[in-house]
Formats: sequence, structure tokens, C-alpha cells
Amino acid sequence: MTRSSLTTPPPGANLPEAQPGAPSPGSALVSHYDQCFACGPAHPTGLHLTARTPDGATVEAEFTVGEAHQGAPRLAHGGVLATAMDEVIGMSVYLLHKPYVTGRLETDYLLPVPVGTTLHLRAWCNGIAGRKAYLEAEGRIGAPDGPVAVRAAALFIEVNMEHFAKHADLAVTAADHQDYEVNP
Ligand SMILES: CCCCCCCCCC(=O)SCCNC(=O)CCNC(=O)[C@H](O)C(C)(C)COP(=O)(O)OP(=O)(O)OC[C@H]1O[C@@H](n2cnc3c(N)ncnc32)[C@H](O)[C@@H]1OP(=O)(O)O
Repeated sequence: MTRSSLTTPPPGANLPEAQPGAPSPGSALVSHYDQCFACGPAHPTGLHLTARTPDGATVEAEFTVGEAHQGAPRLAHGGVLATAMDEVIGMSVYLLHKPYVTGRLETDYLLPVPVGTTLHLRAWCNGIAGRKAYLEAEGRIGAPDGPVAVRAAALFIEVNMEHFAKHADLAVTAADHQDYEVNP
């Protein structure tokens, strides 16, 4: 992964520890909002990404590239692939049991991804320093050990509930999210 210093954990960053109340190993991570473009089951043209944590530290997810996700003819749009990476990384910060938002997302596109492909995604945290979480993800074609099509590195910033109260609909956020995602 080609990454900038902004998404590289600084010296002294700590690996996250298992958080009480966070999703346990082997559990599914349900959609945080049913209209989310990336994971919402009710979104008409979304990615319908489904996810789980095998070990309480990483997140695995899949989505199948559909007709609505094209950029070039019959190929996934790069922005759609970036959305998938943002979402699977966002799901991996659920495991930190605090609300975070994406500050920076860097993406390497290694292979085109045709319509009909199931992309197997995996995300994990490389370190935490203060409010900053340094995360990484990859997307593989066709199987968990398939060829890598996309890699991403991200900086997520911890926020508090005022962030959602000020910028979004706090009532919807609180009603639709799981305890492990928003824990004021
Ligand atoms: C509830 C669960 C929801 C799950 C959703 C999953 C979906 C996937 C996740 C997303 O897509 S979230 C949506 C996209 N992201 C946003 O809408 C965030 C928009 N940006 C902001 O709201 C603010 O810029 C932000 C909260 C990220 C930071 O503002 P703050 O005022 O809280 O912090 P500040 O600007 O002081 O930055 C804190 C530190 O982070 C650093 N920082 C912030 N943004 C950065 C950036 N973009 N790149 C590098 N560093 C950054 C900043 O330099 C600083 O470093 P230092 O502490 O060392 O000085």
C-alpha cells in the first residue's frame, strides 16, 4: 500500500485493545442505517455490504458489483470501490466502541473490477494515537484469498455525539445505530 505520513501510525501509537461491549469474535455487524448507500439493506441501488468480525479485531465483508455501480462500461466505478473501503474501515472502528468519522481516505486501485464480481473486503486497525485511528483495508476479487483489486489506508477521527447533533439528525442516528457504534 502506498500511503502518506497522514495515514501512517506515528511512533508511540498503540494497537487497540478489546473493548467491553464491542462485537464479540464471530459476530455479524448489522447495518448501522438501513438507507446507507454502502451497507443499508433498504437502499435500492446501494452496495448491500454485509460484514462480520471473525476475531473481534478485524472485519470481513462482501459486496457484489451491480449494474448501478458502473463507471466504465461493465466495470465498477472507482468512487464506489472507495465507498466500500470507507465502509468496511468504518465498520472496523465499531470494534473500538467509540464514534469515529473518516478524516482521510487513500486508495490504490490495482485491478479493474467487473460487474458481477463479488469483492471480499477486510479491514483492521494499525494503531491509535489520541483521537486518531490509523486503519487499513483490502478488497480481493472472487475469494478471500483472490487477487487484490483495491487497497486503502485511512485516518479516522474520534468524535462525540455533538458531532451528530450539530451536523446530522441525532434522533435518527441514535435510533438506528447499535450500542457498539455510538456510545456517548
Ligand atoms: C455513527 C456510526 C456511523 C458509521 C458510518 C460509517 C461510514 C464510513 C465513515 C464515513 O464515511 S464518515 C463520513 C465522512 N467524514 C466526515 O463527514 C467527516 C467530516 N470532517 C469533520 O467532521 C471534521 O473535519 C473532523 C471531525 C474529521 C475533525 O474535526 P475536529 O474539529 O473534531 O478536529 P480537528 O480539526 O482539530 O482535528 C483533530 C486532529 O486530526 C487531524 N485531522 C483532522 N482531519 C484530518 C485530515 N483530513 N487529514 C489529516 N489529519 C486530519 C488534525 O490535524 C488534528 O491533528 P492534531 O491533533 O495532531 O493537531
